[in-house]
Amino acid sequence: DTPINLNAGLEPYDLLFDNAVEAYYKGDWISVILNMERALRNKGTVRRVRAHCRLSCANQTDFGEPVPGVGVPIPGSGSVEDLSFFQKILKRADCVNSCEGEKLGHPSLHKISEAVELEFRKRTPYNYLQVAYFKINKLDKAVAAAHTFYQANPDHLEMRQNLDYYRMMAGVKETDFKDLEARPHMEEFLEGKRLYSADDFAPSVDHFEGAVTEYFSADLECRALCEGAYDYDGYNYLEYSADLFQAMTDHYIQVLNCKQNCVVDLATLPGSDKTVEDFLPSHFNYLQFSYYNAENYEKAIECSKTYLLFHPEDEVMVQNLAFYSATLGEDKAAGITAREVVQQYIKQSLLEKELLYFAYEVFGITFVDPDKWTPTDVMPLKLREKQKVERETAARITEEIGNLMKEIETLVEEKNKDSGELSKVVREGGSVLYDDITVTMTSKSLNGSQRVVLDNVITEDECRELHRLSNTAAMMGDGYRGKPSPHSPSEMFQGVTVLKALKLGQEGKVPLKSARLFFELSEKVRKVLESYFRLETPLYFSYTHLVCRSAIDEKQEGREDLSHPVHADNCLLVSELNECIKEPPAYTHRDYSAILYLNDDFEGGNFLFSELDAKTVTAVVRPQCGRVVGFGAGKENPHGVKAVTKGQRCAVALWFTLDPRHTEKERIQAEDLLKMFSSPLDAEFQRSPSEPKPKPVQSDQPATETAEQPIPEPGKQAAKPKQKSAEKADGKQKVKQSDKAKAKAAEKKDKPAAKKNADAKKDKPPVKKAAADKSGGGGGGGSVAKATDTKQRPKAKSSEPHKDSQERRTEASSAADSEKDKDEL
Ligand SMILES: O=C(O)CCC(=O)C(=O)O
Ligand SMILES: [Fe+3]
Repeated sequence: DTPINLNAGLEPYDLLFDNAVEAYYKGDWISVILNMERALRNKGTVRRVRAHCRLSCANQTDFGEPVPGVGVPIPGSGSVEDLSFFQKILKRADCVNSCEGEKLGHPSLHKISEAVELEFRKRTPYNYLQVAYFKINKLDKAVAAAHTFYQANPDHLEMRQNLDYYRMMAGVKETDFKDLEARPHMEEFLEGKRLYSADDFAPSVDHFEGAVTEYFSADLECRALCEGAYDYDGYNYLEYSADLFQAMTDHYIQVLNCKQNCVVDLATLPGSDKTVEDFLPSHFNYLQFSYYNAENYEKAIECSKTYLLFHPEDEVMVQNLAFYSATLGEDKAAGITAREVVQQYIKQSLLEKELLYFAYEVFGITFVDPDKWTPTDVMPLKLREKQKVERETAARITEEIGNLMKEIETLVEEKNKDSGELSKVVREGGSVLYDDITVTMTSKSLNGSQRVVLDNVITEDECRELHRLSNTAAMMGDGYRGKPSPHSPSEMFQGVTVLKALKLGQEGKVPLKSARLFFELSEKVRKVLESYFRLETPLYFSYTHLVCRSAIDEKQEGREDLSHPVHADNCLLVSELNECIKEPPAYTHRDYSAILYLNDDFEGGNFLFSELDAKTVTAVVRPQCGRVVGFGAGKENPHGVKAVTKGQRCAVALWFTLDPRHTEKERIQAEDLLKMFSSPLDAEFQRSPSEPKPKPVQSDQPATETAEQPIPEPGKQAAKPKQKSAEKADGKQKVKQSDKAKAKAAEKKDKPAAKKNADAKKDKPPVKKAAADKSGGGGGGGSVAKATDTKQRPKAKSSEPHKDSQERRTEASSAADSEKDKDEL
C-alpha cells in the first residue's frame, strides 16, 4: 500500500515565502500578505502535524507489548525477539510516514533549506508583513507585525523607529503591540510572575497553573520534533560508515540530546537567547507561595513537595513544607503527594540522562546536562573525575595564557616605545589615491609625526555647496543658530552631522544632493587617509561634523582666547604636566582625525599643532578650500584653532577609529537612509516606516555611542533624543528593571548590614515567618499558625522565590548600560 498522497500536498512554506518576497519587490502588497500569512500558517501546520503524527504513532505502536503474530520469544534465541523489536520499528515508521503523508503530502515537499529556516527564526516574514500592512492601511496588523519582529530583533534600529512612529500615530492602541509568535507557556509564566510581583496571588495561581499545563504540552511537542533526520554535523557524509547498531545509537543519542535540550528551548525568554534558570521547578516555587497566600494549604503542600522532587535538599522549601503541614495538620499533609506528571517527567528525564552519559562514556558523544536539579550521582563517577581534571587543566591553561599575554604585552609596549615613532614616520606617505590631490606638508615639514596636509581634496564648487549646506541646515535645524561657541564666547558655532543633513534633505529643508555630497566627500577623506597613512586595517567613522565658527564682531576687542583651545582628540591634555590621559570622557577609541576646510574668506582661524605644554607651537596650517589636515588623534598631536576675528570659518571635522566596535551608529543609519533614497520603490515611502531588507541591519551590532561631539555643547547635551525615546519604546519593563537595579545597588551601599537579611527573606518568603511564629507560639509546631495569624503577616513584598541569577544578570547589565550612557554624555 502507498500511504503517501502525492496530490493533496500542503503548499511548502519556503515557496510561499519566496512568492511573498517577490511580490514585495513588485509592490504587490496584497500578494505579500496572502503569501506570507500562508507561509507562516503552513509552517505552523507542518510543525503540528509532525508532532501529532509522532505522538499518536508512539501511542499506537509503543515498544512495551510483544507484537502479536511474531510469537512468543524462544528463550536463548535472540533473533526472534530482535525481529519483534524491528517489526515495531517498521510499524512505527510506516505509521509516521502515512500520517504525515496524508496531511502534508510527500515529505520531500517540506524539506526546507537552512537559510529559509533561519529567516523564519529571525521572524523576517513579519518585517515584510509590517510594510505590506502599512501600505494597505491595516495599522493594527502592521503594529503587531512590527512588534513581533522587534521582539526577536531588539537591536533593529529601524524597527524601533517604526514602533516609535506607530506609537505616535492616531488610532494605534497599546493592545495592538502584540507578539504574534508568543509561546503560551511563557506568556502564562510571565503574566503569573507579573501578578505575583504585584502581590496578586490568587490570579497569579491561575497563570502559573496554566503555564505548567502549557509547559508539558510544549515539551511534548518539542520532544516529538526531535525525532527528525540524523544531523551529520561534524561527520563527513562520505566517510561516515557505521554498522546497524552504531548508526542507530548515533541517531538515537542525537535525538535524546535534542529532547533534553527542550528544557533550554522552553525556558528561553522571547526575543533573546537568555533563559529562565531552573525554569520548570521555579513554577512550583512560585505556586507554593501563591497558594499559601491564597490560604490553600493543600495545594501549597502539593507544590512544595513537587518542588522538592527537583531539589530535595532545599532547606527553605523543607521548612516551608513543615510550616504548611503544621498549619494544615500533619496527618492530612502526609496524604498529599507531589504531582504525578512531574514524577513521571523526572523519571523519564533521569533515564535519558543515564543513557546519554553512557553514550558519553563509551562512545564519546558529548552530553551537557541542561538541568540544575540533576543529582550528582547520575553522572558516572569516571566522567565526573574526568571533568574535574579537565576543568582544572582548563583553569591552569587559562592562567598560563593570561600570564603569557601579559608578558607579551609588556614586550610589545617596550618595543613600541623604542620604535613606535620611527616606524610611524616610515609608514606614512602612502598613495593619496586621486591624481588631483597633492601632499603639501608631511610630518617632517609639520615638525611632528602622523601629520599631513593635503590640497585639492575637493573642488571649489563642492566647498561652496557644503558651506551653503551648513548655513541652510543651521537655519532649518534645531537650535544651532545664534548659539555661542562652546569654545569661545567671541564666536558663534553651528554644526550638522551627516545623518541630520540627510534627514533635513528628506524633509526638503536642504537639498538632498548636498547632504549626499557631504556623505560622499567624508568617505573620500576617509579612504585617502587610510591609504596615505598605510593603515593595515580599515578606518571606521567615529563622528563627522560640518562645523562653522563665526566671529561676533562686537566681541573681538581685547580678545586673547583661541577659537578652539589646544587639545588632543583621544586623550585629556594636562598641559601643566605635559601629559595626555587616555581615559573617558575623552573619546579614547578615536585613532585619526581630519579637518577638511571649505573656505578662507575670514580673518584668524589658523590651525596649529603644539607640544604637550599647549604653548609651544610646532606648525601652523592656514585653512583653504579643499585642504585637509590629517593627523593621529593621540598625544603626539596636540592642536587648536586660533581666534576667528572676522567672518565665518567652515570645515568638515572627521574622527576615525580602527576599532569596528566603535563605528558610528549614525553613519550606519545614514547609509541605510541613503540606500532607501536610491531604491525607486521607496521614493513615495520616504517618510514612513522603513523597509525590510533582504539583509536586515545586523542585529549584533555592538552598541556604540550615537551622537558624539568633540566637546559637548551645554544645550546640546541631550544629543541622543532618539536613543532615549527608543529605549522607552523598548518597553517600560527595561527602564523599571534598571531603576530597580539602581535602587538595589543604592540599598546595598547604604546599609550593608541589612542586606543579608533582606535577601534571605526575599528568596524564600514564608520561612522566616514560620520560624518566628513557631518560637513565638511556644507550643507544638502544629497548632501555631492559624489562618488569622497568616492574615496578619506582612505582605510578601520582596517575596519572589528564587530571584534567578539570569535575571540578576539582566538587571545588572542594564544598569551597567545606563551607567555607560551617562559616561558618554
Ligand atoms: O577646526 C579645526 O581646524 C580643528 C578643530 C578641532 O581640532 C576639533 O574640533 O577637535
Ligand atoms: Fe581636535
